[in-house]
Amino acid sequence: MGLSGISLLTTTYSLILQHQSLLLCLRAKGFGLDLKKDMEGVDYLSDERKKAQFDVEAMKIAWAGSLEAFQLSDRMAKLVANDPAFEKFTRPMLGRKELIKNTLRKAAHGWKLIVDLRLTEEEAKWLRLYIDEPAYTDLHWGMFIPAIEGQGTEEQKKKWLPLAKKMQIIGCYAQTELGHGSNVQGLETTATFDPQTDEFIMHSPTLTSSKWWPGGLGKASTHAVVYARLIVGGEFHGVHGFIVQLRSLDDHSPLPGVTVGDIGMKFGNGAYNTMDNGVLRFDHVRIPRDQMLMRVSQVTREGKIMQSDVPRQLIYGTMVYVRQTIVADASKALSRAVCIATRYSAIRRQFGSRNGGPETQVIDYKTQQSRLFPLLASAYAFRFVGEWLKWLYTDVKERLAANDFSTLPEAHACTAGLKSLTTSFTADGIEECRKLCGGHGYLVSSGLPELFAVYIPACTYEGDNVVLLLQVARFLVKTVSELGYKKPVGTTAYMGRVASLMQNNCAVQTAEGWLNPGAVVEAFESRAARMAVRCGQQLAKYENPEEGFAELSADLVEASIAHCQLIVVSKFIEKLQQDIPGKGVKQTLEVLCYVYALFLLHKHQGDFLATGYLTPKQASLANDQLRTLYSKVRPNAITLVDSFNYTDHYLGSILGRYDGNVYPKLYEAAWKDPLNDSDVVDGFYEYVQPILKQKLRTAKL
Ligand SMILES: CCCCCCCCCC/C=C\CCCCCCCC(=O)SCCNC(=O)CCNC(=O)[C@H](O)C(C)(C)COP(=O)(O)OP(=O)(O)OC[C@H]1O[C@@H](n2cnc3c(N)ncnc32)[C@H](O)[C@@H]1OP(=O)(O)O
Ligand SMILES: Cc1cc2nc3c(=O)[nH]c(=O)nc-3n(C[C@H](O)[C@H](O)[C@H](O)COP(=O)(O)OP(=O)(O)OC[C@H]3O[C@@H](n4cnc5c(N)ncnc54)[C@H](O)[C@@H]3O)c2cc1C
Repeated sequence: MGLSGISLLTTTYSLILQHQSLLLCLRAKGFGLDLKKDMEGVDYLSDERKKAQFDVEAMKIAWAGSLEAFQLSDRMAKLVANDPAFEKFTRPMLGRKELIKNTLRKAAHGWKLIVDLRLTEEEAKWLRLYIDEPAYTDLHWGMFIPAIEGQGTEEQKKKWLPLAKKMQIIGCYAQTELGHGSNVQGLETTATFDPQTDEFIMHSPTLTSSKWWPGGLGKASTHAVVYARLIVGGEFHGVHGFIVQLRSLDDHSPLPGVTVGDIGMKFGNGAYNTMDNGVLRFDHVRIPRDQMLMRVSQVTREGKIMQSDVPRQLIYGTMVYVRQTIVADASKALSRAVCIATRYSAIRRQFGSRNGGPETQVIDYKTQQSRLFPLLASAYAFRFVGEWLKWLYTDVKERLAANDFSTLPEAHACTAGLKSLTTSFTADGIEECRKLCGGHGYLVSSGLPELFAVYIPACTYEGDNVVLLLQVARFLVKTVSELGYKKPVGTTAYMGRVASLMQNNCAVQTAEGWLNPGAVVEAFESRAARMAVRCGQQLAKYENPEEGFAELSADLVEASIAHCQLIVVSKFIEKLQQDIPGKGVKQTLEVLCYVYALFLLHKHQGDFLATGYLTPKQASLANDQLRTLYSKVRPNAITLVDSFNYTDHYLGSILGRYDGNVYPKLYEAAWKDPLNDSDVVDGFYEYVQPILKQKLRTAKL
């Protein structure tokens, strides 16, 4: 290495010393230099932690939901973090075969722990979350079992659930096909009843009818709940779910008539490639009649279709359940990215040094705060709306069990809308966190690229986000059209006050005036109601409602977003009306709640102004208040992310380390890259040296 290289290194290290004064002796492998090494065990963020204005341990409980939930999650997080079998740092460098084998190994080790330690289903769920590697088990526990629970008869549940819960069979959820995903009624796979043999014949009549995407199908599953067109007596009777065995329980080979495999590599290194998303075709595969999930409709031995009194939509019930869990997962993924970006923003310094003093922590730049703190506030907002949605789902489930189906449409609209809203925001938020970390955010060791790659399909799976918002729009349009004779309830109750929401305008006169939950909720209600009513008025101009709906669909999507944002804001405010123990906890959450609401108001001020609810002056006052709120968040930022209680293992990020010891660890990690195993790169003699040694024929070059 030349002198200029050495002086560059020396300059870099003096900068490091400037930032983290406790570095002692770092050995720069490959450069023959003895540099300073960092002191392990030092908390570089301790000054930040001293600034907290609230009780962090109490905030951890508020985030977890209860002391018991906190203890359970903490126990599982540590169990995984302390077990070397769950190491994951090499994941992005593994080839596909190694990756899948590694995932199978981790899943097997996880299952062994679940059995040996007799973990409850709740503990097992947290264990899988902290193992932090998408695997066939997600679909087995998350969709296959719920599909049987929701759509199976008592007899079917008795037969299949014990096998599935002991993992004596492995299942997946095979709905999507090569040609159709969103349009479930357009699926082409057929299940034709054969009265001669009392069987269904599962068949894939076209290429586009091949099942395509189901997770766990490619290599792991022995069974699937397959969605197919029910054909009895030559007639089509809608799409239904069927339990179909795909592979031998002895040697795992595909059963006769079954063609099954993996669909290939997906976005990113490591990331979702640990999952075996699969392709499946049937060539007249026969299954017994009692393997059709028959809670909604039954096919009798004689080939008669019997409808039970549960609505047909219950066939979509598994999707309602999973969408609800996806909202809860959004807060986890966003909080994880925010934790990394916040800790790193407190460590990173740029500019502002005077007389050789320390430079400014980038977290102190207002621009950084205005990008980061709304994400932090959103993580909390999604956590609380997720908690509420879980309650809503549990309530619907209990009602369904008692044959009360009245709240199913609202549950569908809420789960679809909030799934869409939270996943789109989280996907964008993770990418924003990467940018907030500057260049280092682009390194795999920041944890952000893999988190992003794993997370973004959430905008597509379990319902494309636009398609789902259009479902919310249908629900809103219906609610508006029924206003004259039907009192709206639940999350649309505000529509019952539509006359005043259309007439009254915002009364806020000062920036402080925005620190009022009533003013905030009314602003979001008025905007949502006005946008929905406006869409209703526009739709009324069309003779054909479906044509009008299609024409106005972009506006309808915006009205749905306004409605869903209102739900998140009001559920955050409702949460703050509860008793939340701990010094300063409630006050800090109040600040976050206002940040969330006023950030949305600022971002979507076009809606608030165009609907005539706000004046430009009032919108500007909201923005003034937002700036003040950022200053209130600043001293609590690090402890607010500590309150997520994430282990360094789960975060999987050098930039987000709890101790903030970023630079030495980044440096160390670089030397662990296989490329640095040798000084001279493999391929040098074949491809580089001949160029260096070439005798140029054209003198001009
Ligand atoms: C660094 C490393 C990090 C590692 C992190 C690891 C963490 C792991 C993360 C990931 C791990 C696990 C998660 C992975 C899970 C992935 C699972 C993905 C699974 C899937 O994708 S399964 C396939 C899902 N498919 C869909 O969602 C299809 C979307 N389409 C539909 O839902 C519907 O078909 C439709 C769009 C609603 C159809 O519309 P259409 O109008 O055609 O509908 P119908 O005529 O059939 O019915 C209309 C009628 O029904 C009502 N309705 C519709 N859906 C529902 C419902 N779900 N529930 C109740 N009611 C419903 C609708 O309102 C109409 O009612 P109405 O007639 O108006 O009264
Ligand atoms: C990682 C991953 C895992 C998955 N796991 C599973 C699984 O386990 N099991 C399973 O069955 N499936 C699974 N899927 C499939 C997934 O559910 C579908 O991809 C999803 O429902 C979207 O359907 P699609 O692919 O048909 O999109 P399309 O509907 O083809 O969407 C393409 C575009 O068209 C637009 N569009 C479609 N319809 C309309 C409309 N009516 N109005 C306006 N715009 C429209 C969409 O907004 C989108 O922009 C998975 C997918 C992924 C990516």
